[in-house]
Parts: sequence; structure tokens; C-alpha cells
Amino acid sequence: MLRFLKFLTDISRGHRKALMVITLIGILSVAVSLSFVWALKLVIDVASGDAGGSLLHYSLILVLLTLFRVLLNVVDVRYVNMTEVRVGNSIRQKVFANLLYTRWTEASSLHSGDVLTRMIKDTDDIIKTLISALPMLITATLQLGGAFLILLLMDPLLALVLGIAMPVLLLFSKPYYVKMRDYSRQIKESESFITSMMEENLLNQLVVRAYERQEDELDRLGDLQRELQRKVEKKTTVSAWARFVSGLAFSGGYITAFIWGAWGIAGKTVTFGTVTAYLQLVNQIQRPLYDLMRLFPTLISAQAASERLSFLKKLESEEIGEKQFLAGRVSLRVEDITYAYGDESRPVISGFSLEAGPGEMVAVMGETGTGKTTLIRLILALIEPQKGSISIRNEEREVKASPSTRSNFVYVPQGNTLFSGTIRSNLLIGNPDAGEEMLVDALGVASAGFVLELPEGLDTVLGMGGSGVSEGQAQRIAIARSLLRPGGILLLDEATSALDIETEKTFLTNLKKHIGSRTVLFITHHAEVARYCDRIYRI
Ligand SMILES: Nc1ncnc2c1ncn2[C@@H]1O[C@H](COP(=O)(O)OP(=O)(O)OP(=O)(O)O)[C@@H](O)[C@H]1O
Repeated sequence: MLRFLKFLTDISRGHRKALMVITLIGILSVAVSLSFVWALKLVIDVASGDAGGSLLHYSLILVLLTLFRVLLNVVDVRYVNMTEVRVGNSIRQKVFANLLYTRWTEASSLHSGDVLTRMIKDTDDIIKTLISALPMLITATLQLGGAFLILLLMDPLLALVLGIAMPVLLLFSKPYYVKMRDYSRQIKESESFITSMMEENLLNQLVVRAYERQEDELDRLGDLQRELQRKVEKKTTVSAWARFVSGLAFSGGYITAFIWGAWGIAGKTVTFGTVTAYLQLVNQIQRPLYDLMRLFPTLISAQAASERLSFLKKLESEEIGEKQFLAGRVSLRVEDITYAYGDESRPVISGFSLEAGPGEMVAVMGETGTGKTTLIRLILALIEPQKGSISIRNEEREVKASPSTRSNFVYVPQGNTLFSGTIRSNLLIGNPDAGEEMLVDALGVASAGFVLELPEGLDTVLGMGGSGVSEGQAQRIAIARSLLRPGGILLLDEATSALDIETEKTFLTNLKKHIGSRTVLFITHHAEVARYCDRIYRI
């Protein structure tokens, strides 16, 4: 519980003033409601002759209080809605930023479907708690306390009789709390599974269709949904039982107050006004109690959500430090490196060395699974070698590869890595300041001149994953994007795998001609690529 409160305190930083205003509006509403009860009693007592004073005067107060209550409600809704959006945006920004800077090893082990569920659904639970549940917890407690105090002043015995119901409810709450928290966690896990499963299917639609897996996948979704339903049913049963007990207590309270009042009127010990006030007060005790009961599941769900979001927030970030950009002619040196993903007795790369200098094209070849992509990850300092070192140097200095030297590399990963949007916006990722001429030149070197022949040219809109162009075309746009980035070392991981031999040759000839003082490292299976290189390393 303490951890939950600490999480809420941290996450609400920057919004505490807004949350305080919402709580104050709530407190003001409570004060108005309690004053309303008092005014109601006076109006009826004056009307029935049990008290002196002006009926018009008290009626006017009653009307004004009603108007004020309605007005407060409108202000509250507006303020709550605006704060909801702001808090939601800020939580998602913080979590998303953390994810973008998380160490690669941790980030790559997360399932994006699970992460999205946490960022969307769990964040919603936290927002609901911060904006509605916590202020309501305060106002409901105040309303309960205030109404109880007035009742105590009016009729201490009735207040005590009704007051017994509360400790009974609290006694009941503990086992429910534990059970509901467990079910909430399980429900959230199930929701994550479902989102992950659907997301993976949408990403791999082609495989699903080609392997005619639609029915199987729908069955799998059905199983996961049934599992979720079972968990929700269990949670609902616990919560329904809690509602039943509390409902009995609340209704009992109302009937008690009503009969109490009727006997009081019969025995002439209380006035009509007092009985009306009793009933209003019981209502004002019941309502916050109902609210508190309703808050229970929300708070429990939010506690589970806070644990899941904390996990994302606590992922270890990379220490990027100040960027170390080496200008001019930059070379790369890999010295006797060894790397294992987990078990250090089974390294993926062992004692590997490599040199690549400015103006050189160097190839790293090896069978599949021998660690070529791992080498790129090491060069980009996404992971660190257990032994050996990787460094880059220009004429002035030599620096060890680290996240802060990443700006010196231009990387073309395997596969289609284009974003949805125009081809222009994809190219500008390489260099946001690139002008039209630079874009056209880069497309030329990458043998991607076809872009300019498209009806919309650079402004052709691509779908998710660059859909709208072929694999080979996407690869060439990705190469053009990389050529625009101002780093001294080009890392091309199977970057020509989807090109036909002629296009590949044209591209390699172009690249050799335009490489200038850049250092190029090819990861490749293609003998053709290796033929254009100055040196070949086997891994
Ligand atoms: N994130 C990871 N965690 C654990 N093992 C990994 C991870 N990524 C790769 N490996 C393992 O490391 C080995 C080398 O993988 P890598 O992707 O570097 O090979 P590669 O030479 O690039 O293969 P390919 O030519 O097929 O692309 C493989 O045995 C693979 O199973």
C-alpha cells in the first residue's frame, strides 16, 4: 500500500495543484450538501410552526444552495475532464520516454502488446484513481464524518446505532481486499496476453493467411477470452458478495432512521423537520459509504496497475551522456571481442577482431546464426562485450564505443524498417535538415530513383512497415535514409538482400563512387557484395 501511495505521489508531480482544486471542489460540494440538510430542516420546522423565522428567507437559502450545488457540479466535470487528459498525456510521455531510453537488452525482451496494454489500460486505471477515486475518497470521508457529526448532535443514540454498521463493514473488507487484488492482477495479465496475441496476428497477417491459421487463431483468442471471463467472474462474485453485505447494512440504516423518526413523531419527541433531516442525513451517510465501496475495486485495480507501470518505469536506462561526434575521417577498430547473451561458457562471438578505415568497404561474412547482427549491436553499444574492446577514431582522438558514440554510425538494419507516412518524412529521419537536392542525391546513390517516378514522388504515402512499396524498394529507401545521416561509419546489415543482382551491382558501384571518406561495413551472405569490398572478415 505504501509503495502504491509513493507511486501515486511520484506520478502526480506537476499536477498536484489541479488535483487539489478537484478535491477542494469536492469538499465545497460536501459543505453545500450538509448546509442543504440544515436549511431543509429549518424550512420544514418553520412551515410546521416548530420553529420561528421567515419561511421566505429559508426557502431562498435552500434555492441558492441548490443552484450552487448544480454549478459546482458543472465546474467539477469540466475541470476533471481537462485534468484527465493532461495527467494521461504526462504519464504516457514519462513511460514512453523511459521505454525509448531503456537498455536494449531489456527493451528487446518486452512484448509490445503487453507494453501497450500497460501504457493504455493500466494508465487509465491510474488516471481514474488520481482524478476521481482519491478526491472522492477524501470528500466521501468528509461527507460521512460531517453527516455523522450532525446526526450525533441531533440524536446521539440513532447516530451510535447507525455507526455500528461501519466497523462491521470494515471488518468484512480485509479478506475481500486481498482476493480482489489477486484477481485484478490476473485479469490484467490476461488482458495483456490478449492484446499481445492480437497484435502479433495483425503484424503477421500474411503468415496467418498463407498458413490458413484464421480459425486456429480465433480459437486461441476464444480460449484466452474465456480465461479472462473466468477471472472477471471470480472477481465479480467477490465484489457482488461485498455489495450484498453492504447493501443490507445501508438499507437497514435507512429503515432504522425512518422507523426511529416515526416513533419520535408519535411520541412527540422530534419534529417533522428533524425527521426529514434524519432521512437526508442517512442518505448523506449512505451515499459516501456507497461511493467508498465503489472505490474499492477501482483502487485495487489501480494498485495492480501501479505495479505493472512501475515495472516499465524502473527498466534500467542507458547512460548516453554527452554525444561524442567525431568529424572528418573516422575509422573503426574491433579488438579481440567475446560476447555471450546469457551463459558465458557459450559465447556467440569469441576473440573476433576487425579494422575498417576511411574510404574502405569491408565485409563481414559468416553462416547464419554466427553472430553478425550481434557484432553490429556491439558496435552500436546496444550491448557490451564481456572481453575485448571496440573503438572509433579520427585524426584527433580515439574513443571507446558507447551509447554516446552512436551518432557516428549510420545503420541500415535487416528487413523493412520504414515508418508509415510519406517517403520524404522517412528520408528526413536520416537528416531533418536535408533539402530537396540532398534527398534526390541520396535516392540516386541508393539506386532508388524509382521514387521520383511515382505519381506523388517523394510525397507518396506509405502504410505501416512501409507498405505500398516492394521489399527491395523499401530497402533502397532505407539505404537512402542512411546516406543522409551525417555519421562517419556506415553499417549495412544484409541491406541488399532483397535486391536483384543488377540493382545490387548498380548500388554497389554507386556507393563505391560516392563513399568519400566514409567507412563502410557490410554484413552479408552475398559473395557479390564481398567482391566490391576491400577486405573480408569471417565470423
Ligand atoms: N537477444 C538474444 N538473446 C539471446 N540469444 C540471441 C539473441 N539474439 C541472437 N541470439 C543468438 O545469437 C546467435 C547469433 O545471432 P545473430 O543474429 O547475431 O546471427 P547472424 O549471424 O546475424 O544470423 P543471420 O545471418 O541469420 O542474420 C544466434 O545463435 C542467436 O540464437
